[in-house]
Amino acid sequence: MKKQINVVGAVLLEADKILATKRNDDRILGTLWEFPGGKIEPGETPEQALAREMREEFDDDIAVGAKVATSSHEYDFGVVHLTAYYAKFLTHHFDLIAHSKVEWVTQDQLATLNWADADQGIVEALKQADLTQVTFNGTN
Ligand SMILES: Nc1nc2c([nH]c(=O)n2[C@H]2C[C@H](O)[C@@H](COP(=O)(O)OP(=O)(O)OP(=O)(O)O)O2)c(=O)[nH]1
Repeated sequence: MKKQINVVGAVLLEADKILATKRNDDRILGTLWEFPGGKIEPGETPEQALAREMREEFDDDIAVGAKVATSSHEYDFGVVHLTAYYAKFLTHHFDLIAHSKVEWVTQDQLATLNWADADQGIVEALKQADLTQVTFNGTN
């Protein structure tokens, strides 16, 4: 059986826009757009993994909201199970440590980007989501 890889991704929201990121070219799937995040490490909850990854990738703290969806894809290197959560930045260092490019896009613009295959299911769910209903610990 192929390697099963559990990955979390952040759907970062700001002013009705969603953060799309492009991985550094030398990383796997480096030419494609993704949601920032990474592999869940043993003993971590998905939310903890997401907070750790955002510190590693942007040097920022986040608040994590509801789950958006889980979407899977079989690549040649393994099967990625990507679970995305809504999130928002609590700090704004926004250092691009792991990414070559970032863009804040509207829901309508999401489909114009060339996403990694595992992300298609997340993008589909987001196109139909009501972002005005997303809350973080009672605030928005
Ligand atoms: N972060 C992220 N990874 C994705 C997405 N879509 C997708 O197929 N992937 C794949 C690419 C990688 O094979 C895997 C995530 O691994 P990663 O390399 O980002 O994770 P990491 O930072 O924990 O890993 P590492 O480089 O330290 O090993 O999931 C996505 O939207 N976000």
